[in-house]
Amino acid sequence: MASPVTPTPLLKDELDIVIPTIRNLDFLEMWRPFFQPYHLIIVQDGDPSKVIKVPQGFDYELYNRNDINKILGPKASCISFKDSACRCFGYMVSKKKYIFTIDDDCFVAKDPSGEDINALEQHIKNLLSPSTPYFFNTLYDPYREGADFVRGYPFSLREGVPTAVSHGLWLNIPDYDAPTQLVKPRERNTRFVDAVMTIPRGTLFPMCGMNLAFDRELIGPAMYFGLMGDGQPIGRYDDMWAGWCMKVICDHLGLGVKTGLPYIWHSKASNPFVNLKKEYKGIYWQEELIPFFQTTSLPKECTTVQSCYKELSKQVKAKLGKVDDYFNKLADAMLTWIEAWDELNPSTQLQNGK
Ligand SMILES: O=c1ccn([C@@H]2O[C@H](COP(=O)(O)OP(=O)(O)O[C@H]3O[C@@H](CO)[C@H](O)[C@H]3O)[C@@H](O)[C@H]2O)c(=O)[nH]1
Ligand SMILES: [Mn+2]
Repeated sequence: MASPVTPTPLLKDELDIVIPTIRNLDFLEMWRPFFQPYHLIIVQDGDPSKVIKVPQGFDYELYNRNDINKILGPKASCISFKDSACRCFGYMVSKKKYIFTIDDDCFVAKDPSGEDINALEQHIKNLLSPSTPYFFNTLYDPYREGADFVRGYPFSLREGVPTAVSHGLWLNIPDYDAPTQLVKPRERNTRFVDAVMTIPRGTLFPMCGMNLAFDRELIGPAMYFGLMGDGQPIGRYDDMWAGWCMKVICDHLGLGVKTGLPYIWHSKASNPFVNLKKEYKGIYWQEELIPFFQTTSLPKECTTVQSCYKELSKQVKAKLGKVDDYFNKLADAMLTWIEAWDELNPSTQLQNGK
């Protein structure tokens, strides 16, 4: 009797898993059944002389700060140090069409039936099916098994648009800001919501980087996680900045962003007092940043992600430079990022992100 053929994991040779880390990577043991077939890109932050142990049997490349400096030279200045923002270096050096990024304190969660959740498989499903940013489907993801477009949904919009980003969520430790963490230290997220939905066009959202996947060919150059951590006045806004820039560009290029399933189990609450020191400026700056992104418009001549991003950098400098000089530095770093991206990925000057 022939042994059952194990199905080839979806996108096995078209997806890299990017992990920012300052710790050992024992968490991979729990993910082994789901991650082992895929190539890992490990971005080691902090002291490059520290040896990061990677469990046996994983196919990976590891970059520390010395490697980043060697590969990018002076352009390495755009990659953050001592902040999880460093993960975006992994997006730049990858050669694959898709990226999944996960933190090293995120584990396999269980769904209400007690089954282990293959977060990577769900992200791939999200990315391979269209998004519906132009008209909200009240039964959520219409492309999902057992669902569809509801009555009154325009047939002219049912083809949907290509999905650029899949934003997953977290059981146990929720991704709260420091003030919320301080007032609710024991709060845990126990609510499993069985839904995936497209974030409507024109709507921003707080993108969390700990359980995130995206189509690198559609939107990769916009996934810059900014200047955070060492030497910078702000931290823990890396993923937020990337999410706002990305969403404005996705809306402009007609690409979709989804949020919801899959869940991971977030195990470690980072120190709220340390977090408060990192993020406090962001808490009041964002009251000006959000209106900036909500009112930003990109000219129709911007038909590639790179050209959109360069235009965005110009507007950041013109309109946010007066909020704080940091945004002048960030605008320059956005340009350096694109130059570095194009140097490492010469063939990705795509039209309309496609
Ligand atoms: O200096 C650092 C600190 C951490 N890392 C790696 O980044 C991720 C996240 O670290 P951690 O789980 O300790 O922090 P959280 O507060 O839970 O992270 C969430 O907050 C967001 C703000 O950055 C972030 O997007 C979320 O991930 C781990 O893999 C650490 O090893 C690092 O590289 N450098
Ligand atoms: Mn964490």
